Amino acid sequence: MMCRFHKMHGLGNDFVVIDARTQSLPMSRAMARAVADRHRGVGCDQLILLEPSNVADVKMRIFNADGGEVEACGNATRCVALLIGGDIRIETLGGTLDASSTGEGASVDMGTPRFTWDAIPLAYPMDTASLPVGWEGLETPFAVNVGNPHIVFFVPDADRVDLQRIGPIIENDPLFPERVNVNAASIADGRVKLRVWERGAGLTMACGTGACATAVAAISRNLASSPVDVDLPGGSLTIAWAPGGTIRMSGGATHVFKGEIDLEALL
Ligand SMILES: N[C@@H](CCC[C@H](N)C(=O)O)C(=O)O
Repeated sequence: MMCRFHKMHGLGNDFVVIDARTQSLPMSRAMARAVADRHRGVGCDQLILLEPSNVADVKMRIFNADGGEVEACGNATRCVALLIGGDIRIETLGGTLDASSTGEGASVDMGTPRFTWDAIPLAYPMDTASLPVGWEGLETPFAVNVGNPHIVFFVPDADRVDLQRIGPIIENDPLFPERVNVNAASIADGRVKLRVWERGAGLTMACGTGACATAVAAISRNLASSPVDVDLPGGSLTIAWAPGGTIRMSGGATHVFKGEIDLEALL
C-alpha cells in the first residue's frame, strides 16, 4: 500500500508524519518500527499518525521508534501545529492540547503536570519531588508526568552524564511500570542545559516533553524561574509554568520534505 508522508523535525527530534484523516490506516507495532528504522525504513525518532477526532481538530497518535504507542510528544505537537496551521486543538492519549503555529514553529499548552506517585506512574508510593533512589551517582531525581512519564536528574554538567549507557538501565527499572524518559539537566546563568534518553527511542537531539518536565522540576526546586530557556543538543525551547497552572512550550518546527512509501514492502 503506497502511503504519503511528511518528514518533519522539532530541533532535530525527527518524525515521519502520516495524514490518515481521510483514509484509515491500521498501524501495528511492527509497521511503526519498520517505518522508523533508519536503515530499512524512512527513519525517525517517532512515527506520527493523524486521524479524525470527535473532540478536537485532529487526533495525533504517537509511536516510538521501538513501535510502542505513547501518550505525548512535545516536538511532534509543534510540528503538527505547523503542518495544519493556525490555532488548533490536538487530541492525544495524554490529553487534548491547544496549539498555535507561529512563523517558524509553534506554541503549545501542554496541560497540567501531575506529581502523584501513581500518576507518574511509580511501582509504589514515594516522594516524587525527590525520589530516594539513585543509579551510579545520579541521585534523588524529580518525577513528573507531563502527558508522559519523566524523571529529571540535576547534575553539575549534563554533558558529562553517560546517558547512552545508564539511560536504558533507568528507563527499564522496575520502579517504572510504564518505563520512563530520563532527563539529565544542569543550570547555568538562569538557563537549563538538557540531554534526554527517551523511552522507546534512545538519545534524541531534543525532547519537548523532557524540556517541560525539566522546567517544572527546576521551577519547583527554585533552581530557575518562569519562563525558562532550555538548551538541548538540537536547539532551544522556552517553557513557561507557574505552580497550579498549565505548561506553555514555544519553539521551532521544520517541514523537511514530502515522500511516499510502500508500507507493505517494509515488512
Ligand atoms: N520526543 C518527544 C517524546 C516522545 C515520546 C517519549 N519517547 C515517550 O515514550 O514518552 C517529545 O518531544 O516530547
